[in-house]
Amino acid sequence: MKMRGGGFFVKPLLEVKQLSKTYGGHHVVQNLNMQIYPGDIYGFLGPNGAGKTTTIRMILGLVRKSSGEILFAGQKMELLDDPFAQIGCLVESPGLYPNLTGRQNLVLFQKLRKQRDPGRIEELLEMVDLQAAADKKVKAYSLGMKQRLAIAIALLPNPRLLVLDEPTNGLDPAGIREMRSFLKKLAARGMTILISSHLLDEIEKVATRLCIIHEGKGVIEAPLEQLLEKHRDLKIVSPEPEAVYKFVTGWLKSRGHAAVTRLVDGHVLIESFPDDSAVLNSAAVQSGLSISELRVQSSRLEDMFLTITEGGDAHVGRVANGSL
Ligand SMILES: Nc1ncnc2c1ncn2[C@@H]1O[C@H](COP(=O)(O)OP(=O)(O)OP(=O)(O)O)[C@@H](O)[C@H]1O
Repeated sequence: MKMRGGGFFVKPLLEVKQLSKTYGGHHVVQNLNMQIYPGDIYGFLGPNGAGKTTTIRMILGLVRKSSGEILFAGQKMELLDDPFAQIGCLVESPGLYPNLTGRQNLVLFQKLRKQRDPGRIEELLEMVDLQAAADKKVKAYSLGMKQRLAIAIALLPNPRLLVLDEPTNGLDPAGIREMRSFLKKLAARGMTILISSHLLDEIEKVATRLCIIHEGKGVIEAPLEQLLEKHRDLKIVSPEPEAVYKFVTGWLKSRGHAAVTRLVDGHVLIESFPDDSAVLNSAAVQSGLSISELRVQSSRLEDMFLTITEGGDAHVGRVANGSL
């Protein structure tokens, strides 16, 4: 549970506890924990083969878990009456009818759910930005449009959670941008979204919370803002870098910080800067130092992820201990 602004506790909409999957003695997912809160765009990140699809399939009940628990709104997933009414998903390439239009596809899938609600279809077409193309045959759609139509179909029963497994795979940069803005729009309307990807960059731009999985194990699970905050370096450019370096080291120490400060290419870099850069700036200027630029850089999250995806196991251990 976590505290929200007003001081009340919010329970996760989806909670994965110590989830494991073994195939023939091989641990594909091991003791994984995830907490997805209402309104989150939850980024589930990991390199190819890390265990993302297996985890998602276990969440959806498409693959039997070896052990652990999956709770949806506090209830065991296996006890839910109609999981696909609560959780919309796009897990494989969508099974659309290419010779029907987008609207006709939606009508058909609505009928399969024994429903008839033309208003809902219009609402969904608008939500996924397909109004203008609604009467075009699906075979003329771009991959991104097909993905969005498949998402509209998944949203037909008005689920509380939308699960997307690598939805941008195969999309061109414009398609990726469209998908991103579409996900933000959905989240703004109150949808909770779980999205998997092997690209940090893609997730970093939309996610509110992040889980990184590597070789089946959860390496990190936290709000994105908290991770970025933790990995924010401060770069200080000055005509007198040695003097600034000396000042900064003393200033950090006097304020009780153990941050690492380095002189790199003629500027000063403070790793995981733990304080207020404006306060540091004014203290330096008051000490008679000249500062020409102070810039916060949050590239270490990317460094960390790249190290993980490139197989830097030592680094993974460091992340797991929360000491990044
Ligand atoms: N049915 C299965 N039988 C045996 N091994 C499997 C099975 N399904 C998946 N695996 C193995 O589990 C590991 C994780 O696969 P998974 O597809 O979950 O990873 P992923 O993170 O989704 O990667 P990708 O993005 O490449 O799909 C891989 O080593 C894969 O070979």
